[in-house]
Amino acid sequence: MGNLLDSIRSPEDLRKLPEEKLPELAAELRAFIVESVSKTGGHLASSLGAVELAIAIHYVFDTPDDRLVWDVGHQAYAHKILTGRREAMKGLRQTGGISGFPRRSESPFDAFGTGHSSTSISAVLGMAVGSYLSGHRDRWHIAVIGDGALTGGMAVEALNDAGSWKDRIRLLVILNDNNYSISAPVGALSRNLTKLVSAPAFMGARERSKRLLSSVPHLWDLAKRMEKQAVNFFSPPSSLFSTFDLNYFGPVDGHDIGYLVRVLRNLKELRGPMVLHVVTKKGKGYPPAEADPTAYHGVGRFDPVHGIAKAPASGPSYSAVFGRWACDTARRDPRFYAITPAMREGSGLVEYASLYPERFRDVSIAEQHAVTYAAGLACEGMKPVVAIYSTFAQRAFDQIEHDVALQGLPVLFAVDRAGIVGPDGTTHHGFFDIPLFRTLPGVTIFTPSDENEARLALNTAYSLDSTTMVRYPRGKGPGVPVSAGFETIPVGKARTLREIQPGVPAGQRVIFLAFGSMAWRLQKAAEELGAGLVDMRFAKPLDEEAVLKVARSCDCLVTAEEGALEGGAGDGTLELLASHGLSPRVLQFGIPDRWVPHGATEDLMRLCGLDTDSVVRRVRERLALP
Ligand SMILES: Cc1ncc(C[n+]2csc(CCOP(=O)(O)OP(=O)(O)O)c2C)c(N)n1
Ligand SMILES: CC(=O)[C@@H](O)[C@H](O)COP(=O)(O)O
Ligand SMILES: [Mg+2]
Repeated sequence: MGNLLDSIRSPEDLRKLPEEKLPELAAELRAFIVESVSKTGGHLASSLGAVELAIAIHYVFDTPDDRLVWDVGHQAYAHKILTGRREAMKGLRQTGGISGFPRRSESPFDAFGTGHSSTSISAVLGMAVGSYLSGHRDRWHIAVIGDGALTGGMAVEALNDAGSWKDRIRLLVILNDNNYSISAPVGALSRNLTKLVSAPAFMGARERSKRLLSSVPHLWDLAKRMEKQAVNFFSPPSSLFSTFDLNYFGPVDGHDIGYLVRVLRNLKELRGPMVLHVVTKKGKGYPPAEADPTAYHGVGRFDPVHGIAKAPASGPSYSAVFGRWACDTARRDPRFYAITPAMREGSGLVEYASLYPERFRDVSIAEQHAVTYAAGLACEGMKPVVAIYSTFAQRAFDQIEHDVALQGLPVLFAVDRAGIVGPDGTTHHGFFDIPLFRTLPGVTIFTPSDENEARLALNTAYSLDSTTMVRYPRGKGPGVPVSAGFETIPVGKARTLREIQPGVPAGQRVIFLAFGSMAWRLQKAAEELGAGLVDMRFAKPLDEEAVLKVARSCDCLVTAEEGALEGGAGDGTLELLASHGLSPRVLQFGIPDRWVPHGATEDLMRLCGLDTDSVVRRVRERLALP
């Protein structure tokens, strides 16, 4: 496969191809992406939709000197392949392989590292102003941003800033509009973009643009006419963008590569901040992905002939436990209200959303709004639950602090993906929620260990009249049966899972204080060491009585958490001991103070020293045992 693709080692090679060969190259790239992602897993549908865009941008612009930023970066596989990483795609998102997102450290063509949404316009604006100030005034700065990512507040803030730079900068925002976020898109922006590109308006615009291209000799003139045409005929987005003093062009067909190349060439002659609205199909060229873009947004390994298989029935993930609990609780309490910032599927809320559409809100990629919206609901007596990934909750720290916790509002945060997330890697690991949020007075942080503990934690958190967080990791736990009831647990109380085994000699008595998943992950280590094991259940408040008792009854107290060591629950435990004048021999396990890459979760556990062997070895070393 891939005669043309074989000849492309960099965009320099690409630029030597005659234009009429580009559709063939696009077809080869698509086939390669499907084949390659079927072996590694990854963000398939978005990348398939951006193949022509990636080719056209590198064909027309002088990358890497012209700067190109992919928003979120999950659609950039064609870009990776065209910029010398075709071979490396074998290791995409694998342990030791290349990242699933652009990385400055990975390639000079990756002008900016992404992963979290809606950053691209701010980044290219900063670059454009930097280029202007350093005298690189002809350099282009291009952000490719999806219709989903455009709903993020940062993107709108950046648009608002960009317009005032006028002709001093060369900034092109390419709106890659596939009418999808992960789920179907929501909100007024999306509705209006959809209206705009719906036939026959979009087709008419395309035909008119083509006629313009062939009949107008002067490029500037052409661009001006395109702009005028858009402004005249399609007021919704053009008025949005023109309100920000940005020139709007489009909409254009993002899979018509010849047309795309010509439009980009024309725009390249201009200056100033501008928006090109490109219409694409998520999953383009691979029928199963076109038919179900949500299912093919992020995939594991699959058979490209048959498409992704239904996962075999086994125990529920933590997200599924949350989803079940949401349905059960909403049935008995009309005040229950669930909110997701664009992560309905990943958060386990699909069934809930269909059962309780009036008490469900996908607010789009708007974590900050999600939190303050929940605060408002709580003010009116509703019981809002915000389902949010740990890494994305970081975006909304101020809203959680200022709008919810400070006012003591009863909002429950279901903090998913807390800990190692695996193949998404550095940008998506959920390591910082405990250090961030345990600083907030009055907030209760539950760290359930297994699936049933997650249910109990959710029941309990919901029963409290204060701000609560229940953090749990990606994927599945040990697979214990989950209660269907509404039992609660005592707040701030740990539970002992194992006592120190009789016969362990003095000097070797170890007790693990485990937070979250570490309570089941450390079972084996505890057995090997004859150690005691306590499931702490809460990162805040800590069970003071249990901690003090343990400190006085063992020779080495070990804390363990799937979260950052710096400022984490283990540090909290040490602070508590210090406040009582106690300084027992202590060992702490958690995520060390460095960036953890992508890879298989178990590999990353080992890398962070959280696997059984590493834990047992370090405890023995600490006790100076053979
Ligand atoms: C701050 C943040 N919130 C949520 C996400 C999860 N997320 C990744 S891609 C995506 C949808 C993006 O939609 P769009 O920009 O239209 O790109 P498409 O997937 O359609 O290509 C979401 C919600 C994220 N990466 N960052
Ligand atoms: C790109 C992005 O941010 C999401 O698609 C993310 O990869 C989803 O992660 P999960 O697979 O853990 O839901
Ligand atoms: Mg989209």
